[in-house]
Amino acid sequence: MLQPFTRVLDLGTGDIAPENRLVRRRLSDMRGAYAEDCDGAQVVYEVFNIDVPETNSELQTCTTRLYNGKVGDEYFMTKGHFHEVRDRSEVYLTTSGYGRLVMATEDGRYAIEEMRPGSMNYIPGGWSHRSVNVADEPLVFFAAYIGDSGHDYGSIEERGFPVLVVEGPSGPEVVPNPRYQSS
Ligand SMILES: O=P(O)(O)OC[C@H]1O[C@](O)(CO)[C@@H](O)[C@@H]1O
Ligand SMILES: [Fe+2]
Repeated sequence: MLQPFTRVLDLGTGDIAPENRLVRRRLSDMRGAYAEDCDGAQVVYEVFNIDVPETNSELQTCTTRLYNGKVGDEYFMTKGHFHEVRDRSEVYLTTSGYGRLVMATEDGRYAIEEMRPGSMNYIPGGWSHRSVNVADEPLVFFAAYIGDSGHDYGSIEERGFPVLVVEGPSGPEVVPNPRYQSS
């Protein structure tokens, strides 16, 4: 049994104190995610994880700081994944910034939800998820998901998402992804 504990989240930056595990993804880690080639050391996003055992009796929690920027007309976004255990759900609470949460099922249905300070997005089991920063400031959100969920990135790397969020003449637009491979 774990000992109860408390961490303190900076709602503006996403930093968690005292300690946490950091995952940092750079443009060079995002190759293939965008229609245009991307490379280089620029940081796209950082995930601060609170480590607990990866079992179905614990909740994994983390914050994500997704920087603002674009590759071509596509906004900075997370890689996106299904949970390895497909029926595992997740919740997001946005604490700063503005974005879109893109979700999709394996049979090609998709849903887009808004992310803004205070929004709580529920990601049901079976839906892949990717966050997109549509503003000119970092998007910061807290996430909680079932401990044994795991991350399946391969399906998204192979097939993509059915839709993309791109910058249009009057702001963010959702467009079909020409590279999406339906099953
Ligand atoms: O795992 P990805 O797709 O790189 O993106 C990180 C996302 O995954 C999670 O860590 C857990 O699902 C989210 O909190 C975070 O936004
Ligand atoms: Fe997830």
